[in-house]
Amino acid sequence: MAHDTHDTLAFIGGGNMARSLIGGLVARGTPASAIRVAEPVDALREGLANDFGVAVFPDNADAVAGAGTWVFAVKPQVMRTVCEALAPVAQSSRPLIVSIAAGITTAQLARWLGGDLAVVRTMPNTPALLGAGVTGLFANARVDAEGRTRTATLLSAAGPTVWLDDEARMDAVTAVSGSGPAYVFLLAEALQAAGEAEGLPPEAARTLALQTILGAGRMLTESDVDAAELRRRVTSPNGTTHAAIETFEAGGFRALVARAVHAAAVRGKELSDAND
Ligand SMILES: NC(=O)C1=CN([C@@H]2O[C@H](COP(=O)(O)OP(=O)(O)OC[C@H]3O[C@@H](n4cnc5c(N)ncnc54)[C@H](O)[C@@H]3O)[C@@H](O)[C@H]2O)C=CC1
Ligand SMILES: O=C(O)[C@@H]1CCC=N1
Repeated sequence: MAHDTHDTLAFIGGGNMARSLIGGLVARGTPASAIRVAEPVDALREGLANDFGVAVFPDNADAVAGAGTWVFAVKPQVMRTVCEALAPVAQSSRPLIVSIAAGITTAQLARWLGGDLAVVRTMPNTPALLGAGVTGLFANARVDAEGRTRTATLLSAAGPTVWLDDEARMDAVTAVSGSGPAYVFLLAEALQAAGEAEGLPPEAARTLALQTILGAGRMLTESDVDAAELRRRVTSPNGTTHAAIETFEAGGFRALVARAVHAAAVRGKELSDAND
C-alpha cells in the first residue's frame, strides 16, 4: 500500500540501536513500507530488509528522499560529517530531525544541517526491541506540538517517553537509562559468577541469576511500593539478605553507582565537545 511520504521515517545508520527501534516499530504496527534505512554495511542492510521488510539503502541521500522524519542513529563521532553532507536536502525539504546520539546537542545538529530546523534529541535504550525500553526527549524551540507528538509516537513503540525541558540534563538521562541496561547486564554477570563461586553448576547459576533480575524488575514496575520498601521486605532481621546488603553498603555500592553514572554523564558532554 502506498504511504504518505510525510509519515515516512528515514533512519540514517542501521546499527544496534536503530535495529532495536525498527524492530519495536514494526512489531507494534508501523508498516515496513513507511521505514527507509541508510546503512553502509551490506550484511546489516540485508539483515534489516530480511527481518523487518524495510527499504534499505547504502546511500544516506537515497534513504532520506521524501521522508518527513529523519532519525539519526550513527555514532556521535561521525554525526557532523553525516549531517553536513545532508544539509542541502535538509534545507530544501525541512524534515523533523530526531537524533538518538549520546552527547550531540540540538544546536549542533541544527547548525550542521544548515540551521533553523526542528530538532528533537532523544535517548532510548536497547530494551526498545522488546517494547520494554524508555526514552528521554528534548525538543528545540522550532519543534511544534505536531512535531512533539510525531516524535513521541515514534519512540513510544520502544516504551514510555519522558520529556526534559533542560537539554543539559540529557547527559544524565544517557547515564541512567541509555547506558543503564549494561549496568544490569554487568550485575547479571557478577551474580552468576558469584553463584558459580559458591559451587552452583553454571546453568543453575545462570537461571537463578537471570530469573531473579527479571522478577525483581517486574516487582519494581508492577507493584506500587518503592525500591527501598521492596528491598526491606526481602531483608529478614539478621538474615541472609541483611548480611549481603551490609557488605554492599560497607563496600560503597551507592557511591560507586553514583560515580559510574557521573562518569557516563561526563563522557556524554565530552562526546559533544570532541565532535563539534
Ligand atoms: N547502543 C545503545 O544502547 C544506544 C545507543 N545510542 C546511540 O545510538 C547511536 C548508534 O549507536 P549503536 O547503534 O550502538 O552503534 P552501531 O555502531 O551499532 O550503529 C551505527 C551504525 O551507523 C553506521 N554508519 C557508520 N557510518 C555511517 C554513515 N556515514 N552513514 C550512515 N550510517 C553509518 C554503521 O555502519 C553502524 O551500523 C549512537 O549515537 C549512540 O550514542 C543511544 C541509546 C542507546
Ligand atoms: O555507550 C554509548 O555511548 C551509547 C549511548 C547510550 C548507550 N550506548
